[in-house]
Amino acid sequence: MRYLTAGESHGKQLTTIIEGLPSNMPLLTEDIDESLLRRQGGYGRGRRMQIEKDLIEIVGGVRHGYTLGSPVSLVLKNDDFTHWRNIMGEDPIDDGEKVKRTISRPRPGHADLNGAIKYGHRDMRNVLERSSARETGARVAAGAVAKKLLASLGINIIGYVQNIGGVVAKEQPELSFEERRDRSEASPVRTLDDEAGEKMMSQIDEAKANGDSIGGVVEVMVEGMPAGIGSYVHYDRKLDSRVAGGVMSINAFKGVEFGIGFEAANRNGSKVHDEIAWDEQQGYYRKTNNLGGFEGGMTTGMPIIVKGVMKPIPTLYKPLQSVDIETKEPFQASIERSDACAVPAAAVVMEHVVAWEIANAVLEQFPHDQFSKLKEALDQYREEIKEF
Ligand SMILES: Cc1cc2nc3c(=O)[nH]c(=O)nc-3n(C[C@H](O)[C@H](O)[C@H](O)COP(=O)(O)O)c2cc1C
Ligand SMILES: C=C(O[C@@H]1CC(C(=O)O)=C[C@@H](OP(=O)(O)O)[C@H]1O)C(=O)O
Repeated sequence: MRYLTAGESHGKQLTTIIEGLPSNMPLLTEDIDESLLRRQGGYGRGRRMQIEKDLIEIVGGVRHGYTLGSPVSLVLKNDDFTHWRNIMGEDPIDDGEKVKRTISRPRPGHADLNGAIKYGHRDMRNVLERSSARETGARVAAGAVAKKLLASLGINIIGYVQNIGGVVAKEQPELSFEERRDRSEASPVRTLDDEAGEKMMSQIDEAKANGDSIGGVVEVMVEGMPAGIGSYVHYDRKLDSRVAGGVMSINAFKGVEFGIGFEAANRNGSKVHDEIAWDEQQGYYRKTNNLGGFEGGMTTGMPIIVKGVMKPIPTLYKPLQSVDIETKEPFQASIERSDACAVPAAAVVMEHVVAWEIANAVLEQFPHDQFSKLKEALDQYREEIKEF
């Protein structure tokens, strides 16, 4: 299964095309809209999110609420486009106007300067329109389809916030999947720890008041994955590396950890590796889950626990120093609007990006032209590995 996204942040729309889905899988716009709505929310977002009302239109690959097996095509309109028609080149503009609107001042922390150098753009709007995290709307749409597929197979995924600006949520390993989902949904910063949540909001307010921005850490949990999904036989088939690659591709994400992650460097092996046990009811299982559900590029059957770190938003109300590419003169970057913190929104993005990689690995491993055959094959595999 693969997908492509297209579209600019202030253009008419974003488009997502998914190819390789099974036929006869139930899929409704509501399944995707719920995810899009969650991505738009979260404490700390800027004014753009008050303009957009993200709703998906399914324009191909689905009839009467079921996939056909042909590519699924999804459209997400940008409501803000009406204010940007002129700038986006939709309406004719005279030359003088065009020069005035050209962006020649790169913003530190964005793709502006490197993208302009690479593609030879003197107007950096040609870079920022596509490098904007508006594109994560299209990725969440693809991930929502993956999540729907996985949920129908008994595999569930949730993302929540572990840290904002150094305020760390208490680890609560005893919480079930449902509790994690309900708590994160109820929290304005999508954290499981209400006390830390209050402090996170104050951190965001403080950063905003200072014209600054703030980052954090997101955790995603996947439950219901059987052991042995992914592969050790070749580097590009290792599922943990594919998940890590997906997370790193999200705008502003700078690192990934599985389970105890970097903490493994500080412990002896006896305090890291997860001992193996077996019982009749669940088959093989681990007494601990320090490695976050992966060994040898394959799932262990324990929940997958993956963290991603998001840097602070680069566009700052307190200006940063840069250089105008036309005059080579220094200037101080100024802005009209930006998020002060998008970590709660990014938790939803990461959840969907991980869902995509997991769904793709499941489809790779089992016959999947038809949804019912996929389900049958996975159920049979689950039974077989208990007795292995
Ligand atoms: C959900 C989300 C919202 C974002 N909102 C903003 C924003 O409002 N302003 C901004 O400067 N960067 C924002 N970013 C981050 C930039 O898109 C990102 O830092 C930039 O494209 C450069 O990419 P890099 O940080 O991965 O190198 C956001 C990121 C995400 C995931
Ligand atoms: C539009 C979204 O996020 C945008 C991501 C973004 C950036 O630079 O990445 C900058 C802001 O856009 P604008 O410049 O239009 O205010 C955010 O609002 C979205 O998440 O849907």
